[in-house]
Amino acid sequence: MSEIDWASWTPTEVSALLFVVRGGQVLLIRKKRGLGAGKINAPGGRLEPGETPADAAVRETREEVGVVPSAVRERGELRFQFTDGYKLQCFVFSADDCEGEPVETDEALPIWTRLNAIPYDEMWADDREWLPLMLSGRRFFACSIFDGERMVDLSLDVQDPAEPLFEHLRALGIATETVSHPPVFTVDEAKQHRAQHDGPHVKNLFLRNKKGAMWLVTVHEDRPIDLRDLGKRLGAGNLSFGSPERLRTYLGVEPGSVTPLAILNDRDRVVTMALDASLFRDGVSNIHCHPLTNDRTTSIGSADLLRFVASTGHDPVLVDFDV
Ligand SMILES: COc1nc(N)nc2c1ncn2[C@H]1C[C@H](O)[C@@H](COP(=O)(O)OP(=O)(O)OP(=O)(O)O)O1
Repeated sequence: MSEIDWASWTPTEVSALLFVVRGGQVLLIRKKRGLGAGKINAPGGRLEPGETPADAAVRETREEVGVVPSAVRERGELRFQFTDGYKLQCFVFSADDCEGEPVETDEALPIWTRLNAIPYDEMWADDREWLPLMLSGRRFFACSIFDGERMVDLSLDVQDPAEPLFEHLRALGIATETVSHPPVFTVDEAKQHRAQHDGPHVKNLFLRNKKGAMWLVTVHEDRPIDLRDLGKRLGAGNLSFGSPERLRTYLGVEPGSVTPLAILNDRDRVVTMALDASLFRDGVSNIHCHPLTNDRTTSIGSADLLRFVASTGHDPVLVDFDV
């Protein structure tokens, strides 16, 4: 069974799962019937004749918990081979938002779950392998073998969005050090998984004003930020947070993974970079930030960070918040 040729594998049925991820939470369900009844999963199910996986993901979410997902994107593919011969292919989607409030139905009980409290013990065993990767912005392809509810094998192929970044840094001769940790979505969570203490860690905001101008703002993680004051300092007017879709389009990262290093992805130079001047004062040698995914932290020299930013064609604004 572990000799399966996954390249020529054809499924008995095709299905879809959809994770609405909004405001640091993900919409999960306690499944009441069907395959995996009793487990926690995302809304989803098998395709109806003529349906695409994306159509099925949206329909199942509406049927199971009564909400209509928006900004739906495909994130990965799962293949399940069961030892009784059943083969299920599953396309995994995420959505940035949904219309309506989730309601309990005959099929499922909706559960908004904090991203750092996903109950993997109550889910299918494959989920803990790929879901954290999806939430940190990586595309995945997982093939697993199940004997009933027991997972007996899993192979996982993952794309690393940070690879072009590390390649760029290497080409500049910039040495960095990176440590891995569980995905973190807030400064407090990041502090719990901290391994590097030789310099400031940063927090990053992706902001826009009413005219659509955009800023990537990087400050010391402990600096309180007042958007009204920041708007005045930057001459930007009223600032608000850029949407997840805008963040992906212009900086190529997921919410929670914003970093000064994402400026590399702003190839058209439409985002203005603003940096906390205190990060570049004498005595600060290293800065710590995510390498485009929030399951790692990279240490980079502060002078190297400025050199990196310059290499992307950006001219950052240094903001002295202490005056
Ligand atoms: C085996 O491991 C699995 N892991 C995960 N994460 N998800 C799984 C696994 N096996 C099945 N699923 C998911 C994939 C599909 O979205 C659903 C299938 O559920 P169901 O059998 O209930 O499909 P429906 O079409 O909704 O069926 P009914 O309309 O008859 O309820 O499970």
